[in-house]
Amino acid sequence: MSVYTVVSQGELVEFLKDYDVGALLSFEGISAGIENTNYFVNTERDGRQLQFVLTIFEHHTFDELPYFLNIMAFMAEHKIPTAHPIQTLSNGYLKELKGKPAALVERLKGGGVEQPSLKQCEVMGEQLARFHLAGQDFSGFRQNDRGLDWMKTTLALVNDFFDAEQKQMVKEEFELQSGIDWHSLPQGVIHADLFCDNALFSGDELSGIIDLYYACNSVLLYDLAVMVNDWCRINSTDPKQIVFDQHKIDAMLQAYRSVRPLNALEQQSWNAALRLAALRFFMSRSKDKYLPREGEMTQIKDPAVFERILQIHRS
Ligand SMILES: Nc1ncnc2c1ncn2[C@@H]1O[C@H](COP(=O)(O)OP(=O)(O)OP(=O)(O)O)[C@@H](O)[C@H]1O
Ligand SMILES: N[C@@H](CCO)C(=O)O
Repeated sequence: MSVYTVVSQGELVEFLKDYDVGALLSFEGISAGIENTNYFVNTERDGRQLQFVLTIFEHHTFDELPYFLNIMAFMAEHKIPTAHPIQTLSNGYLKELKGKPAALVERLKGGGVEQPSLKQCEVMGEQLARFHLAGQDFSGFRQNDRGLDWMKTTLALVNDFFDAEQKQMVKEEFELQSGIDWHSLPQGVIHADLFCDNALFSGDELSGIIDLYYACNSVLLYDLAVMVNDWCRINSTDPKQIVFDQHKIDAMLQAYRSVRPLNALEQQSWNAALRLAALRFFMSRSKDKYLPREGEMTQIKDPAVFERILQIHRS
C-alpha cells in the first residue's frame, strides 16, 4: 500500500477550491506505485462526473516538478497519449498539500500491462517515436540524473555486495560505456522509465503513458532500449530463465523506425544502448536491495532480472 501521506476529506475539499473541477464526490488511495502517494479523486461539475488522479510527491522538490508536469501537458497537447495535468486557478500545475508538492492530473482509462501482446509492443514502439519527435520542440531542459556518472557513484556503494563474477562483468560494462560518445547520438526529451507498468492500455489501445518523473533530455536510443528490455521478453519466476521474444523486439523496433528512422550510428550503438539500459536498472535495483531507504515501504524489484538481461546482451 503506497499511501504515505494521508489526506482528509476536509483537506481535499480545501485543496480542490483552487481548481475548476466542481465538488468532491469521493476519493480513494491507490495501492500500486512505490514512489509517491496517489489517490483517485471523483468530482461533479455541472451535472457531469469527472475523474482525476491526485499525486503527492514524496521525494521531488517544488523546483524540479514543473519540468515533468510541463512535459505531460506538452505531450498531451501534441496528441501523445499522456495524462494532462489540471491547471490551478491561481498559477500553474503545482500546489502544496500537507507541506508537500502535489498535482491533480486527468485519470486515464485502462490498466497496466503484465504480459504485453505483440500488438501492444508495436503500439509502444510507434508512440515512443512520436513522443521523441514531439519532444524536439519542447523548450525545457533537465539533465539525466540516472546517467553513467550516477551509475558509477551507485556502483561504489553496492560493489562490495557483488560476487567476483558480478564485479568483473560490471567493471567490463563500465569500461565499454565510458568509451562510447553518447553525445554524438540524437538527443531529446526521453521518458527514461517506460516499463510495462507505466503505460495504461484498454485491450490493445494505449490510453496513456504515465509516471514521467524520470524524464530528462538525453539519448533517444537509450529510451528505446529501456523499453525493449522490459516489454519484449518472456519472463520466468527464475530470472536466469528470462529470454527475449524476437517477434516482439522486431514489432517494437519496426514500429518505432517507421516514425523515426534510426541513423547509422544509432544502429551501430544498439547493443551498447541495450547494455546501458540494463546496467542502469541493475544498479538502481541493487541499491534498493542492498541499501534500502529507511522507512520506505518498498516492494524490492529483483536486480537479478537486469543482471540476466545484461548477460544476454553481452553474449
Ligand atoms: N493518470 C492516471 N490515470 C489512471 N491511473 C493512474 C494515473 N496515474 C497513475 N495511475 C494509477 O496509479 C498507479 C500508481 O502510479 P505510478 O506508477 O505513477 O506510481 P508512483 O508511486 O508515482 O511511481 P512508481 O511506479 O515509480 O513507484 C498506477 O499503477 C495506475 O494504476
Ligand atoms: N521501473 C523501475 C522502477 C522505477 O524506476 C524498475 O522496474 O526497476
